Amino acid sequence: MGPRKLIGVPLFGGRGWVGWGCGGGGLCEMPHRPVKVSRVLQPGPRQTTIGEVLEFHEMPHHPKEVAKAIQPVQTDVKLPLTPTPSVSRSGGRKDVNSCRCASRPCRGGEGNLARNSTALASLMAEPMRVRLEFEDHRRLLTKSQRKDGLRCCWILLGPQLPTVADLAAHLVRSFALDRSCPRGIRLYERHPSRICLLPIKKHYLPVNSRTNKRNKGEGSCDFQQNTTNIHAILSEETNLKKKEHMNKTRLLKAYEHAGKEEEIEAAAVEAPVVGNLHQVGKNPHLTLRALAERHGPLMFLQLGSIPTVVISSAHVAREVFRAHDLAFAGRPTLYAAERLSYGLWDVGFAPHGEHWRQARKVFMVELLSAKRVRSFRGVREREVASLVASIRRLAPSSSSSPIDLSRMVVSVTNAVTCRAAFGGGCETAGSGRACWGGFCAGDFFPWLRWIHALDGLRARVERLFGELDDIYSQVIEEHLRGGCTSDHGDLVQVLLRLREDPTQRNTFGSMDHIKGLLTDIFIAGTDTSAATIIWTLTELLRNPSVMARAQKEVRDAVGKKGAVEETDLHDLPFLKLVINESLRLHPPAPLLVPRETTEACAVGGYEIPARTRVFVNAKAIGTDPASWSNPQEFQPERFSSGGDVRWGECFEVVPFGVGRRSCPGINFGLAVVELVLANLLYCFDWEARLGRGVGRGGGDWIGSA
Ligand code: HEM
Repeated sequence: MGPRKLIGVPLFGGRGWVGWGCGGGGLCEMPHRPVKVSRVLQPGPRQTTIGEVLEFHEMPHHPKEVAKAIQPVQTDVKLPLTPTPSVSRSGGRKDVNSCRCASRPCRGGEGNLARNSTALASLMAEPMRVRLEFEDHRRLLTKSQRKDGLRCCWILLGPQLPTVADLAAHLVRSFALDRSCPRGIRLYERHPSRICLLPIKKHYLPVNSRTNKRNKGEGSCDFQQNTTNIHAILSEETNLKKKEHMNKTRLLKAYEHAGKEEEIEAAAVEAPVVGNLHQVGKNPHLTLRALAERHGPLMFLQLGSIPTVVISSAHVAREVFRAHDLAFAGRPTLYAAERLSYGLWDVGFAPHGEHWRQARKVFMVELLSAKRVRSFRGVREREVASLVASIRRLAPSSSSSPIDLSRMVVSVTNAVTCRAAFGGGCETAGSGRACWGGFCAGDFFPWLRWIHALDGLRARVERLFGELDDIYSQVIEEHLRGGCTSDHGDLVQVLLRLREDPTQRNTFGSMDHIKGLLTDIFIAGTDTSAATIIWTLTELLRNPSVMARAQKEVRDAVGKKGAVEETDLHDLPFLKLVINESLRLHPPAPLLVPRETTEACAVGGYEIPARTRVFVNAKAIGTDPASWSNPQEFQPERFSSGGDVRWGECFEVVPFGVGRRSCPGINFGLAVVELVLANLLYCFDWEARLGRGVGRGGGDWIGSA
């Protein structure tokens, strides 16, 4: 039989998904206070960090106090620095062994300067910034410095300060600390941290003559060096305030000064009431990525009435989810999600707590564990075979009329998930998905939810809810009647069994609890896998050489068997790289599923209050030039060196999310994706239809078998 032509229309026309209930916005006034975090960064257009942190501490007298002082920075705190020369008033050095400075008795008394024998020079091939925090400044700073409100500042390190001891000496001179700490100060090294900061130019300030004169008078500050001092900070503050006043921009604050909020970064204009919501546009993940390129990978936004944080780089994600996974494990209550999950009785949108824990455990054990996923092999192979058969049927060799491949792929992922979870197939209300994705006014103005009665959203959500409820009722009824066709016991059977268990009453006690969980199957498990398949095919069409290599691999491995079976997938390492690369470039949920902080925590020097909404921009992280070379290029080989990607733990590519709320369905989803793609590549040849772009703007596909 000659090659048969078939045409499919990419599902998303080249545009990524908006994600579940995601939204965006512009920058707004930052509602957070800086906290005690100090760090060293390399400057540069993208603010890469070197993970080195220095903290400027006063040194208490008593050993117990020392322990207390270092406790908050525990883990790998290395008490710094070996005995060192101290700094005399004039800046000269003499050796001492122990630091006693900066606490009360050291004022005019004992003190020393700790010295790090490790040269900073290697870290300072380029200038770096250090954030200094003046703790207990009553004892450390002079009266006038306190009055001026010095608490923290930035300092620029350069080759003129090759060691930590030199830095400490420099600080003593710059801030006239030799009066209060005649024997110097000690600097503490803190555990590595990755914190995003704004470009260095914002902090690199010329010293004005007034400042210069005043400090020269004190005979202690070296203004010829690239350092920022308190007076420079003050002048920056004044300049920025003027700037803010003039252009009416909202500014992010970078440091605290005398208890007032300071600003360092001009951002988008915020409108009354809506904040910056109107600036988000149709593709929030792209808008937010563009904003992050300008304003840094940790942004604070006001989206309607919701304070929001957006994380857009791997190093910020790492800091957030390594140190504060629990605090970021909440989910906001979104309008459509609340209704469709029967009042948040699901896993995906449930607030973090006991119900979520129990329900997720059942999901994992009964449906999504590696063993269970393997047991559904037959289901997958049957459904994929039927997909291939229907493509062949719909696209006879002579025909060039388009077929809706996207719909067929959604249908196959849906069928696999339903058979595994319910023991039978069922058609979902695909049209209703529009209510779930995207964002709606009620999610950003909770007091405005009534408006969805007028704009039609409530009706759409209710219609979808009704359709899903009918399916669930039918499935549950069948199971109660004992008419379930599943050979291995499905999720619904397990949930019904748990319903009878008095100890599980709170989690699975009512039908609504069970139906809420089933919603996750439709919402989380179907479209995501389908999107991955469609995007991968789209990228293969855009990159014919990659397509050729992937096809050769699969055809060589499978030979003349006629179809790819799951056992063949082990021999397709390149296909796996292709899928990884596709997930990097096109995460199906580009802003993941929104999170909400459950408690206040500090990230990157800022305090993030409880109940702040959090978006992790997976699209921005996956295309961040700081993590990826040629990030927009489709290069599957880039994944070949690091072994298998540990999804959920790798911060450079996060299509399945990160931390404790990351996707539990990775094995399940990827098993379908791999099998479908392998078969589509094995059974058909694909090429872009002439004259039509592929992906962007919606190109057609032509395949031949
Ligand atoms: C390629 C396929 C898939 C992708 C790309 C994907 C992606 C995601 C993402 C981004 C999240 C949010 C993670 C976060 O907030 O950090 C998520 C959560 C979730 N996914 Fe998936 N998913 C896929 C397949 C599946 C499948 C097949 C199932 C189940 C049948 C599933 C069930 C869930 C559930 C229940 C959650 C909520 C987890 C929680 O909040 O604790 N996913 N998924």
